[in-house]
Amino acid sequence: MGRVRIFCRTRIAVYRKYCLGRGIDVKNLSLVEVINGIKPLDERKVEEAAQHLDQLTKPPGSLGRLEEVAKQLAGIRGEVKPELGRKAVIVMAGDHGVCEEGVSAFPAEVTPQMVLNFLHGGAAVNVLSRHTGADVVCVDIGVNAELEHQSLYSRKVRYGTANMAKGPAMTREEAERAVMVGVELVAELVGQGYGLFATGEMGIGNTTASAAILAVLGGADVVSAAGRGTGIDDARLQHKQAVIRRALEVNEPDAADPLGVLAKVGGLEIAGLVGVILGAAHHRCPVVIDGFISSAAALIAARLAPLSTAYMIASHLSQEQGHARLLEEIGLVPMLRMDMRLGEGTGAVLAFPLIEAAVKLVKEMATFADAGVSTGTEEH
Ligand SMILES: O=C(O)c1ccc[n+]([C@@H]2O[C@H](COP(=O)([O-])O)[C@@H](O)[C@H]2O)c1
Ligand SMILES: Cc1cc2nc[nH]c2cc1C
Repeated sequence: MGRVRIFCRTRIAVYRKYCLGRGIDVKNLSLVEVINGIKPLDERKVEEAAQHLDQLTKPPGSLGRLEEVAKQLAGIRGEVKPELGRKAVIVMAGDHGVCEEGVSAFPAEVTPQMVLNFLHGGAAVNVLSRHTGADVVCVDIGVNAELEHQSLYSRKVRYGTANMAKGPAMTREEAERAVMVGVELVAELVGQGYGLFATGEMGIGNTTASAAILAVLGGADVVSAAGRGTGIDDARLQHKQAVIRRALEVNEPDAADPLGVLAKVGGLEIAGLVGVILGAAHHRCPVVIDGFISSAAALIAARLAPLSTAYMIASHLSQEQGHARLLEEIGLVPMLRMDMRLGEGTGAVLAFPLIEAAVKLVKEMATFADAGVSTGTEEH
């Protein structure tokens, strides 16, 4: 955790006293350091990038969202023409105790089976990552099975969550530990030259947890928050809604306490992604958000650290019901509409080439002056 420890000792001591005075668990301190280390975008560089874009040989604003992304990246990296570095999709895998309620179209065993598929390069996210030049970083943060592989990042916090319809999915301490797994992984990858991150996940049952998060933090009713996930029918969807209602009654999550919500009705892979997002923002790196589950993690990150939203790029609009509402809640607009609902980070890696294209345009386009093209502001 040395790398994220950015506060001087006196400031930590002052904060520790503040926490003790209010009965706040000081174990949170390192997460608090990460959160407090997230700074706003460099607005001067955003403005400089806007001015540069207006000098390029095109009508002002005509590259649309690509221009918005270029300005955002300038503000994130503090450079109008940034080098983004290596690209990684971090696929957090975890199991969900709530699967015993029958909320998914697939059995929980699919989670470890798909992890092996990721490690052997055969999943959709592997194909799309090869296609877009990204590396797949597969993390066992909470799979309910013994997994070993030389390419697997073994960071198991526990063997799956508990059934949230009967009690909390995990303890607050476990949730925080899982968040820190994501934070520390990003720090490690930044040290290896990675600078553009995508969120990915695998976890049978995790649309149930994500819908519960949306219901609590977004105030959405359960019927509009819960979708069909891997493809459940109408009867199972109604049952899933009832299970989510029960989980909310049993746990009484408090919207003012995002970490508590994560512990009570979240998931280990969702927590890991909260850490990936906060870690990326802390290191001033853009983080591309995938679908419904990744966006539930992004909403928690946004509530823990409002400044982190400036580092997020929403890749696509998932078909999962509730995704549009989740993105609205964070204030993000997705780049792509592909009718996808797979997860794994598949939509996010598809957005990588667009993000890189935005930087390339800023770096390589000729200005009106260079190319001798009329700006349209001269006398005709
Ligand atoms: O990312 C999405 O928008 C998305 C939407 C629906 C399903 N998924 C994936 O499907 C799994 C969860 O679905 P379920 O029905 O088991 O809750 C999990 O592994 C996710 O990666 C992902
Ligand atoms: C096969 C399969 C692959 C997945 N990838 C992400 N979620 C998934 C769910 C299933 C069922």
